[in-house]
Amino acid sequence: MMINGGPNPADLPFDLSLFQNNHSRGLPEEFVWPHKDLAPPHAPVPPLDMPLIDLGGFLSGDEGETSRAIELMRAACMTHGFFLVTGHGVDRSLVDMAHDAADCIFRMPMSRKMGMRRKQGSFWGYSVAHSDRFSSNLPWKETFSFGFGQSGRTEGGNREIVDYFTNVVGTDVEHLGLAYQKYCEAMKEVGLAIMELIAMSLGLEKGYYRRIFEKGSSIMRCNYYPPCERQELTLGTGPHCDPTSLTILHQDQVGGLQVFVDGKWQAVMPPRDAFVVNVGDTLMAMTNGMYKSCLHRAVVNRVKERRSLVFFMCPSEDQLISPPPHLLRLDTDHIGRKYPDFKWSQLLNFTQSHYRADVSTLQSFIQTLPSPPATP
Ligand SMILES: C=C1C[C@]23C[C@H]1CC[C@H]2[C@]1(C)CCC[C@@](C)(C(=O)O)[C@H]1[C@@H]3C(=O)O
Ligand SMILES: O=C(O)CCC(=O)C(=O)O
Ligand SMILES: [Fe+2]
Repeated sequence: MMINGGPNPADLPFDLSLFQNNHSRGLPEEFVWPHKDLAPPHAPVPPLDMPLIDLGGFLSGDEGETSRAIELMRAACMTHGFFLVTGHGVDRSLVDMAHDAADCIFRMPMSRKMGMRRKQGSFWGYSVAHSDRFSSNLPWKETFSFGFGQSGRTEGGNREIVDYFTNVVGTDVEHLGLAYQKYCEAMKEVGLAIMELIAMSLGLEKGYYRRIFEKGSSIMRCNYYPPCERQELTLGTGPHCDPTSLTILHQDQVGGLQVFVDGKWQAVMPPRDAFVVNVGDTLMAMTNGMYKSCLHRAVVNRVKERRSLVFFMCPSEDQLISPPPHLLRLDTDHIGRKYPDFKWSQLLNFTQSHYRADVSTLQSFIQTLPSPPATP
């Protein structure tokens, strides 16, 4: 259920640490998810068959390696939209710095975190369990989110994240802002390289998607999942498809990300230096449904805390989401349009205003769009 008009009645956040290891308190009912969404307690969760794609060959101009990467990407995107990338050129130290920066944020006293909480209608800021937005099926997590590329410019020298940190979190954490400024610049580079491979894998000109996402404005989110004694009753992130375009995720070594493929939940194992990449609803619409945005969720651990860093690559808000004509034609056969045109801002606002992202966000959103005029 969604809360209209502001924070929960007591205006007090849930302090997850008070519940995580305390049998006597039990799990607050707001965090108990319906049976259908939970992991069947004894069912094995097999690892998802997803390719490990080395971007190194493509980035250094090796044609054979590039063709191989394209093939693997195409196969993964047509089945479930999840793959792993290595050889991306992002330093391990930068990834560690971004995880450490998230630790600094989440370890701050609750009073300080509440001072930077996400305001109604905004995407940016800190949230505990989204309890200001929803009153049931609360996710067992804390999140901290901010934007990247709001002005359409992200080249070196841009300080939008640094400024956000110093203005909203405090002048003492400029270094954390700098870490994320660098991390997001690196994620954008990786994302644009993947967009080139995706375009080529669809037989489009290499720069087709790159041009769209170069001027995009993305969302960075840090997730902290505390341990939960009653982990079998709750979820860290509920089942959803990302409404965004391309997600580049780095998780620690605990594991918990799962994807629903072939009628069962399957685990995404966390290799140390790989990023997990997945197609979101918007890219699915931009490929006329050829590339799949797939249901996934994050389960929590009974004893270990877990962290993930998620870069949601998005186009600019006014970008019209429409597939290239090339994808509507296979030789002489015409393929029907799977989705009507929409602007990214419309879908983004839909997820934030009167809706909670769930198993069929894109379909539910499309039903809110006016039907196109009938063709004579
Ligand atoms: C546009 C977005 C909405 C969410 C953050 C980004 C991309 C994924 C969405 C989300 C993670 C899907 C699951 C539910 C959600 C509420 C969450 O658990 O965080 C979603 C995000 C959100 O609305 O904050
Ligand atoms: O933390 C994770 O592994 C998954 C998070 C996720 O799916 C999301 O934030 O969209
Ligand atoms: Fe997701």
